[in-house]
Amino acid sequence: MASDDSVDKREWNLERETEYRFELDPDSSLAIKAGLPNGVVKGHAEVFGAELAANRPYIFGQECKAAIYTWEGCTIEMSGHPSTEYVSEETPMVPYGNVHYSFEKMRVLALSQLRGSPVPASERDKPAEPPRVLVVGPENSGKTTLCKILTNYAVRMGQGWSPLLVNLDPAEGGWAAPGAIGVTPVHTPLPTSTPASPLGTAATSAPTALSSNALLPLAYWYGHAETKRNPLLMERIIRNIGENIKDKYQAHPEGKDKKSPAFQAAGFIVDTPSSFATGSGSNEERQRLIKATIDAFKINTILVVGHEKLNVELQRAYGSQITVVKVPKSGGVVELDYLYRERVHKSQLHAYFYGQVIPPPAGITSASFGSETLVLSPSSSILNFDDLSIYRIGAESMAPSSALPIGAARVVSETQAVPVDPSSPGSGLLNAVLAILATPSTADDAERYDEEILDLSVSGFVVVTNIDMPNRKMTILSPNQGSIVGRTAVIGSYEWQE
Ligand SMILES: Nc1ncnc2c1ncn2[C@@H]1O[C@H](COP(=O)(O)OP(=O)(O)OP(=O)(O)O)[C@@H](O)[C@H]1O
Repeated sequence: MASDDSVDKREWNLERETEYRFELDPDSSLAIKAGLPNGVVKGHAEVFGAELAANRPYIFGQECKAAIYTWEGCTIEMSGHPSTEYVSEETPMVPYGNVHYSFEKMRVLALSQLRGSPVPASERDKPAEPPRVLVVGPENSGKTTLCKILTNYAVRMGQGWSPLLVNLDPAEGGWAAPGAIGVTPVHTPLPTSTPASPLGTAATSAPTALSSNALLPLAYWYGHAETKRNPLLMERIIRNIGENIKDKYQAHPEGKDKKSPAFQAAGFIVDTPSSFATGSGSNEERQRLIKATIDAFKINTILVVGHEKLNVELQRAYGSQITVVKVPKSGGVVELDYLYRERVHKSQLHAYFYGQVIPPPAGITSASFGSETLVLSPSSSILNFDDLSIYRIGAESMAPSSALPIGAARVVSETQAVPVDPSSPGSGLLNAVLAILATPSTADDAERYDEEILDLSVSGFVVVTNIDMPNRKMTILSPNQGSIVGRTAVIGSYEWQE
């Protein structure tokens, strides 16, 4: 990495257990280097649990809001000017670190049991379970950041842990398009550079050298930003993810595809949308979703981020079987408004097809910043209307059942797959994001069932960029050249904007 010494650089000394917080404007970027410019490293720094290698500039862009924390104190050097920056001495990192160490203890005990190694006498009566953690809290409480910190700390322990990170927030846009939820094993610390990839980057059509740190998620398409839009579908997908974790990643104790004990002992961390805590949907729906998640992932620890009432509610409901712990909210968490979230969704979709390039601040001249820069080449192809089977789950705008007039029955159920006809002027297909479903594992028609569409994971996303009614053709933007003729696609409520 080359840099020009004449450019504007600033050096900040961070005391131990403090953090430098920053917020970037839309067109600005920031490079941060931990360690002194003369190459003398002083102290270590981390961004949301991922350690910064000494003397390597890390680039942040696209309205990123983040913090560089140091346990022991360090010097950081910045190029670029955030719109907001300050150092805080009050952070919740010590309690977060304590939570991490208690999970670490659980992992070590679970591993000992899996390997049949001796366990200390004081621990013998306790169930040796890996941490299976549910993180809940209101909007902008720092749930995703906490999940990231805990995942990164686990990965950094050098024990070979690859915890499963589950993203149940459809508005998060983690790994796939916004509207998708899913799970991935995490092998290396998750970087932070833009809000377009809040939970790291999934493997793409990029050359493997560029995506060697990429994640291989199992994604499902919910299709909307808010859980209240179709809570029944959400619940079904949550249960599907829980089921598929067992098949795809977890132990088959006697089977030949048995996963390593360290993999099994790492456990999982489940990030949730704020509607699980304080949603504008009904209280009953909210509780059903929490219950579905606890069942699906066999949750044994709930972390409630900064919400007393929710903590009490969950203690009462689950405290006898599950450890419920209230953890503080960080004062650094930024209130993200609706327009900001819209911009992030747009850049996430754009990054899915075209990759992302963060222009470095003046003076940082290297062409490559590792995972921060990735250029992809999507392909555009023309398909006949009949080449794809397209469905919408439930009616287009689904009022909750509770809002229907008394005695009125739904004509289309919330989880019914309704065919979408591209030749209908009101199809809503133009500019729609479509999830291409994975091919069913069985070709045997006898094993197929009506609601199969709800249970299939996603193999990728495409966008309908043009509809040619007279010729019954549509133009499809897809991330690679692979044919999707004959596949099944599902539309949600996300639209592509250039
Ligand atoms: N200590 C911090 N310093 C600066 N920015 C932070 C800090 N912690 C979190 N943030 C930023 O605050 C924003 C909100 O945090 P986060 O996404 O973790 O909250 P959340 O509770 O998951 O949000 P949501 O309402 O979407 O569920 C993010 O942009 C994140 O990067």
